[in-house]
Amino acid sequence: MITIKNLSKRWKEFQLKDISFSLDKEYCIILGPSGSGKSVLLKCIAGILKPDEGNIFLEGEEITNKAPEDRNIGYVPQNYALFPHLNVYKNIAYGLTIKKVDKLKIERKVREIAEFLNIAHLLDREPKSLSGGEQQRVALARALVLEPKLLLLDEPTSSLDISIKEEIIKELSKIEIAVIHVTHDLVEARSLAEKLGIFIDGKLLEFGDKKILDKPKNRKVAKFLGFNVIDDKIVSPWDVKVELGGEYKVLNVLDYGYYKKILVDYNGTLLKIFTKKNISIGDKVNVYIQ
Ligand SMILES: Nc1ncnc2c1ncn2[C@@H]1O[C@H](COP(=O)(O)OP(=O)(O)OP(=O)(O)O)[C@@H](O)[C@H]1O
Repeated sequence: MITIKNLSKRWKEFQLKDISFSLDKEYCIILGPSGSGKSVLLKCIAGILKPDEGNIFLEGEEITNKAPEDRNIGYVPQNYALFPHLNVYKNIAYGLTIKKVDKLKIERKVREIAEFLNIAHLLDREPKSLSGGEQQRVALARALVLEPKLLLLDEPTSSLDISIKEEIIKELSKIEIAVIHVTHDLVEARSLAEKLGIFIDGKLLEFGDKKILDKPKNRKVAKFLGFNVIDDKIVSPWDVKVELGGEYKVLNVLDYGYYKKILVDYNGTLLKIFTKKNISIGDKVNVYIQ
């Protein structure tokens, strides 16, 4: 189990504020907009940044001041950080070699993890000859081969195209240790999260299961997730009914195939509505907030 207690990190322009949460052997997604402090949080947990306040415990042991390599935590940064001069095998084996693990054991473990992540055919290749998705798997293998108690993933699919992204998400869902995965991708959050935290302006505003995505309580979280906040009430875009022939003007329409997202000027507030009706930009509509 990982427990984060009152963690804070301050610079002049940004603060990570009093973060507390715990996690069992679960897949935790931390979702938040760009610049909200998600990477700073991971770096504090990995030991790359020193928090100003707070404590981090892993399986009951305090690790707040331990060196990154002594934490038993796997960390995959945003840019993967593969060693360019080492082939894939040596990249994956690196941590075990440093720990002076027996050569035969290293070989067995590297092959095992490479098979698990479908990269066994790439072991002789140089990182620069790999696609983004392949590099991502190598970075994951390099972290997982050390059998960490916790895996930290910083936006692991952000530079991948949709089909590769789906494959990586499938691989990630097979991992059976505690994972903290930060992202700003809602689809990824829905597919993977057993626990979910929403991070905005350096604060963990909501933490729980993924029901948060459908029923946020905090108004800032609701706005970030695309809900309407009308007179302090949080309203899903599905819960606003719309009819042609009213006083409110349709400012924009996004066609998602089986439904449309329309934006309506509702007395100066931009109202988001999901509808299957045939509505176009410039139409005048009536709205019914449920
Ligand atoms: N070493 C540092 N010194 C000063 N400010 C920093 C430092 N590292 C990060 N920050 C600031 O902390 C804030 C949060 O950065 P962070 O990288 O954690 O955001 P993020 O939520 O991961 O964003 P993204 O999704 O774009 O990666 C930013 O304003 C950043 O400039």
